[in-house]
Amino acid sequence: MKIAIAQMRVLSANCKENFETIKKNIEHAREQNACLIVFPEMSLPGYFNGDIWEQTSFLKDCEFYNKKISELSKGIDIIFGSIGIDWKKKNEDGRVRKYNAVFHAQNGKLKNNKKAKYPFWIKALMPNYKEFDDSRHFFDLRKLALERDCKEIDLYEPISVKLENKNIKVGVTICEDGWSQDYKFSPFYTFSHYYKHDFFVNLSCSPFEVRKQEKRQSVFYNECKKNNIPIFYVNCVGIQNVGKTIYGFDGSSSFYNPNGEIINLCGFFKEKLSIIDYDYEKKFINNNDQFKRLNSLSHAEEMQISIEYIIKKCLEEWNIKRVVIGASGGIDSALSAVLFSRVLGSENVYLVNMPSKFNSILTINAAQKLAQNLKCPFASIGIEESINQSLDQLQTLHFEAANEQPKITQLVFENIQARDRGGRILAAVAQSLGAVFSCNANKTELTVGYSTLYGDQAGFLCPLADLWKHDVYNLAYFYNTHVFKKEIIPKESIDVVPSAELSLEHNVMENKGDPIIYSYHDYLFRSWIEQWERKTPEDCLIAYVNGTLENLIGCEKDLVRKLFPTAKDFIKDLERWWINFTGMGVFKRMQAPPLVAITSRAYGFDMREQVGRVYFSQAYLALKNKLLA
Ligand SMILES: Nc1ncnc2c1ncn2[C@@H]1O[C@H](COP(=O)(O)OP(=O)(O)OC[C@H]2O[C@@H]([n+]3cccc(C(=O)O)c3)[C@H](O)[C@@H]2O)[C@@H](O)[C@H]1O
Ligand SMILES: Nc1ncnc2c1ncn2[C@@H]1O[C@H](COP(=O)(O)OP(=O)(O)OP(=O)(O)O)[C@@H](O)[C@H]1O
Ligand SMILES: NC(=O)CC[C@H](N)C(=O)O
Repeated sequence: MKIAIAQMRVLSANCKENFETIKKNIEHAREQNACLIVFPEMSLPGYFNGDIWEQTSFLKDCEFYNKKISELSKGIDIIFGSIGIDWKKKNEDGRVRKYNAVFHAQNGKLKNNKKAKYPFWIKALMPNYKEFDDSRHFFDLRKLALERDCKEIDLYEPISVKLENKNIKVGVTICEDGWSQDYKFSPFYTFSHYYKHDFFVNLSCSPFEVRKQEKRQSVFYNECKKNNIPIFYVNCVGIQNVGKTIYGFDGSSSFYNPNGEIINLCGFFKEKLSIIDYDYEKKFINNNDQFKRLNSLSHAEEMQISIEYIIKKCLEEWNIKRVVIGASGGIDSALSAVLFSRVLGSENVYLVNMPSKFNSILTINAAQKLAQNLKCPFASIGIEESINQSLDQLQTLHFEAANEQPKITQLVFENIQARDRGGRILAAVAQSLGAVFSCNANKTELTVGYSTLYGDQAGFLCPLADLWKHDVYNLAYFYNTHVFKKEIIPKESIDVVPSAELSLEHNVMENKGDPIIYSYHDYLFRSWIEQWERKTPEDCLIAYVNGTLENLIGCEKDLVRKLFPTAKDFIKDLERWWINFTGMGVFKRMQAPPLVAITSRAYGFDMREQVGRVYFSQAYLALKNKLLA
């Protein structure tokens, strides 16, 4: 039995182009005598479509193309993910009833799911954590069972695919249906124990995150083993965004065999149509040596492949062909220049160094060396004159009918420099070149708002926003040693103390740099964000008292006592950054550019935040008072 697995690139809210991709895949599968082709979840309409799901005209387009796909099913059965609409019923928001659904087309028509009395199969479990928002838009199988006063299984039957006069029974699940550990209802368990199936499909639209593939494999392998059923897991590739947060979809479509084999069918971040010769009696793929097991990738490799892929697709979809980067000689802008050069070609990445009297010759030279190594166009524009002019104007500024003169403190002057570079120079250079400019903020800086609003925090995209500072270093090292195999990112940028170079307090020649101690704060901040049970100052202070903080946050042993001789020092630092993180940090993140997401918790829509809510719990305050007394 030849089965085609279509790991296609799905565009969000673009039925027409997705239909064309689906059509091409069907034609190729038919040419290769496949009797069945399986597409990913929501392969026609896209998945992260925001509130476009509320537009009737879009829904009508989906129905139109669902029908057009069904017409392509002469001689080949098609299983595809799309939106199922019941115009006579309502969702709980009062809008028209929509299901995240799977369609089966045979002999030119959509087949009926006789149990549900719909021409589609319905997703049972709705992910509503992190970036997902399924029940905002879709009615699910569990709700439908409640409405019809029956059980979920009463609304389900296997799909029947005809093969040489035999009916092959295909089980249907949709993405989250496989991730049922924390739900009361397990679609795989219930469906496979009630009906005899030849195999299951899981149609997914599952975003990438570092180490996600390991999680997926353990989830689907467990379902396959526990219920003794082979599973074809079919995921899409491409990018889709939930507003500010941009996700990559890595595909990694695989076959799970109850004997314990996991066979990668279509690769990692690759568009691919694979034709499988499946022996449904032996529950096995013949000649599977053409499908290689995915070698397990290192953390840095996963980051490199995913970030480059996401940036590439963003630039393609947004029709951006040139990027301008403020090259400071520091590590963040250097890594950013490498990423954009790899994607766009270095001749399209313009590096601009903008020195003031606070910039060292070391970093100025490093910026130039980076441009030479990468072969990027390079220019230098000094900002000394313009910032001094701003300073003069502000120092002599007089507001009529006001008693107070503005105070131009060191902090104000630091921000004037950053805004001069970003808002005045980079924005204009970018526009004059028909380009955009990048924001090189990393996750550590974004966490505590260590960047200037409308200055270095401006730009069209934050490619490094989901990388802690230590990830930035690791990835830079990985590029030099494993990708380029020579020093492209200058050693000086790696070795120099990370510094804003906006005042004498940031003099790198005297080893003065950022107030953030990355070897500690990276891990402290990460515990506030990425741990599933998110940590707060209360957890951190308790762990500090117990001597287990390094363990809790995962930083180097004995670091805390070395950095903070007394409890007072520790608390002062903890509160400083917590206030920044939950105060100004949020306000700045709201205004930061869209970002590339690659971890289990990225800023933007994945982590929903409120402006103006700095809070310390009662238990924290009580423990703090006890320690300081
Ligand atoms: N709720 C609110 N609604 C509207 N506006 C609000 C606001 N809260 C603050 N603001 C405004 O925002 C201003 C403060 O934000 P902002 O201007 O960004 O300045 P601010 O956060 O005070 O300072 C930026 C910090 O980042 C550092 N930095 C800057 C640039 C580059 C680097 C680097 O690592 O290379 C580091 C710099 O040394 C400084 O310590 C306030 O003065 C106020 O005008
Ligand atoms: N002298 C400069 N010339 C050009 N761009 C600059 C300069 N100083 C700062 N920038 C821009 O502002 C951004 C923020 O500066 P920041 O110091 O955080 O980053 P970095 O210099 O790349 O790395 P590091 O933080 O390790 O020093 C830089 O990435 C760069 O785009
Ligand atoms: N589309 C979905 O249902 C995605 C949810 C799922 N847990 C995943 O990330 O793979």
